[in-house]
Amino acid sequence: MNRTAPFARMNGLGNEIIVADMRGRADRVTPAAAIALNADAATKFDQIMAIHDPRTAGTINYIEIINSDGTQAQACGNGTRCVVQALAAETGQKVFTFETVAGILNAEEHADGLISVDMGVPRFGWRDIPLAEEFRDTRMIELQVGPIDAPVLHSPSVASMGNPHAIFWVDRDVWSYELERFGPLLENHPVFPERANISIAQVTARDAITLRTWERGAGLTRACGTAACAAAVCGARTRRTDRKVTVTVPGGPLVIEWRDDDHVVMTGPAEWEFSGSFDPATGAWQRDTQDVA
Ligand SMILES: N[C@@H](CCC[C@H](N)C(=O)O)C(=O)O
Repeated sequence: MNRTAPFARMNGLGNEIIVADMRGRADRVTPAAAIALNADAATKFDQIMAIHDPRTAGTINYIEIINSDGTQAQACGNGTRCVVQALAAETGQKVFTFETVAGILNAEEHADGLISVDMGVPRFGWRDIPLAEEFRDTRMIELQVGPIDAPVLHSPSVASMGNPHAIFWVDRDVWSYELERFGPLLENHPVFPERANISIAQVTARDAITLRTWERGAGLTRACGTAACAAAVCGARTRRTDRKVTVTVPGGPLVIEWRDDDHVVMTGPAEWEFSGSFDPATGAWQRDTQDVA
């Protein structure tokens, strides 16, 4: 086994992703390697998508998702599009079935380069999200939040897209809220025993939501695909929006459709930036020479 593994630095609407090729290897990307890569300005990232050999028949690869603080995530929409683009460029294949810790993901690269991922079925039960105590109606829960003064930031819709999300509906421009100040407080609120991704969402039309997200384990990001899916399903569930919406995040628009079969399909772009190789144990890395200008 080589000491180093290839990687591609990519982004999905500005969500910074490292796609690590761990196929044919027995080791994993360590939390220490993730933290070291994130500490370097050139490789700073929101998630690592580690592509492993398949574990289950009928899937192409097992994908492990690692946040920039070294913790594991169950789902990552923007990162999945990056994996699809990387593998489509390598193999010419257009349709993919992956396995993640949260289940099976089906994805497809379209002729125009956009990528759709079936993000699975949302869950709304308090144990599924999970919440620390019983809430019968998760379309809106009341939180005891001491240090946050804005009343709208006390009563989110909550959902699981494989990972936990809280969506705070606001009437004003999402940029007028200090997400960087209250995001970490809400991420770690005791009602979320596994922490949560925290988003503020403004509905601007029946088919349009503007969204900003403080990601669990990664902080402020320019895009969060699973948060866009969570906002779409919570918007439809609370009758704020239709079942197909454009969710505009700081990095650009994602189209989210909550289909009649209950699956949520996310469509958007992915972009390659540069390639290199890295040591999955330590995070020491170097850029591929053909990429160097
Ligand atoms: N950027 C992602 C979500 C990544 C996982 C999240 N931080 C978590 O820990 O749940 C996306 O595009 O969905």
